[in-house]
Amino acid sequence: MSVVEPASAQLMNGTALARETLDRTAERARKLLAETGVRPCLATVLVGDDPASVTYVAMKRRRSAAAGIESRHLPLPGRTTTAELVAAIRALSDDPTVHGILLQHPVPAHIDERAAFEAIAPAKDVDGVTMWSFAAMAFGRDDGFVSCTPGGIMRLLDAYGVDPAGKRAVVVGRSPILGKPMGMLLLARDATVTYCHSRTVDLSSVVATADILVAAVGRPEFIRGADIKPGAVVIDAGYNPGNVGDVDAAGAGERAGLLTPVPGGVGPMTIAVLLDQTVLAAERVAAVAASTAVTSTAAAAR
Ligand SMILES: Nc1nc(=O)c2c([nH]1)NC[C@@H]1CN(c3ccc(C(=O)N[C@@H](CCC(=O)O)C(=O)O)cc3)C=[N+]21
Repeated sequence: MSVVEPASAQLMNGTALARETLDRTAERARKLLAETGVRPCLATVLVGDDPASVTYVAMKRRRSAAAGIESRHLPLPGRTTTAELVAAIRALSDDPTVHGILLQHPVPAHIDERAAFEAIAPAKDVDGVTMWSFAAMAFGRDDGFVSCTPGGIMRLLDAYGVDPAGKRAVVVGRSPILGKPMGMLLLARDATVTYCHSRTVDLSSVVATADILVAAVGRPEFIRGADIKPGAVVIDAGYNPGNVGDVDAAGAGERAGLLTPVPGGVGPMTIAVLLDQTVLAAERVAAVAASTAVTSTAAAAR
């Protein structure tokens, strides 16, 4: 009888990659400030006082400060109406000192979240939540902003040498800022993409076809290790209370080739992409200002 050693997945270190990414972001922020006097600024909007959201926003603001990005926080009461929230976000969209806007999801149920997201100017949508950004992702363009979690996952795949082209990618979940744009980014990189969701029949058999599996449903240990194709790349994008992912990590560890841990996988990369895109938004504004200055100088010289 032969003894088969259980294969053990290599963990994808999101904490380390996020640190490297944040270092480069901080360096660009420093350079932008030195060369143009512009300090990148991220506005964070939080409606209500959900403890998990309060923690996430605090984490984003801490990392901003460390990267030399100013953060301006707008806490709004839980009873804020859609109209009030839209007006507050429009004001940030119109404020030239703000380069990026993050509206923390979820907002209270009485608010039309889509209307609130659409009040974010596309040029400031560093969280990648607007319809404009979604379209840019779907067309594979690089002049928009990607949704932060899917964008962070693409960077993890790149860092570990995973080329999505021609691979079977299965995305479990179809939320507007996670599952759905995730599939778009994988499609733009030539993966063969399948979405699974609450109405999917025989989820296990679809999951078993995945060379790249992204779990983004928000249900603790929803994906069973036994369903995972041996050697697959497994990305656990679930955030559930208590730092438990959407994947049965022990089971997946025995079958996957590469696996993101929770914590320390996708989460830190989400924040790294948010801040990277905030500096990018500020760089784009500064570049436009510089080219306008050159043009007006040239016009004055004529
Ligand atoms: N408009 C919007 N954009 C978002 O990107 C967004 C959002 N709303 N709402 C909530 C989710 C959640 N999210 C996380 C970010 C980082 C970690 C993270 O860094 N987690 C650490 C663990 C942190 C801890 O120890 O608690 C880790 O995984 O290692 C987790 C979750 C962004 N989200």
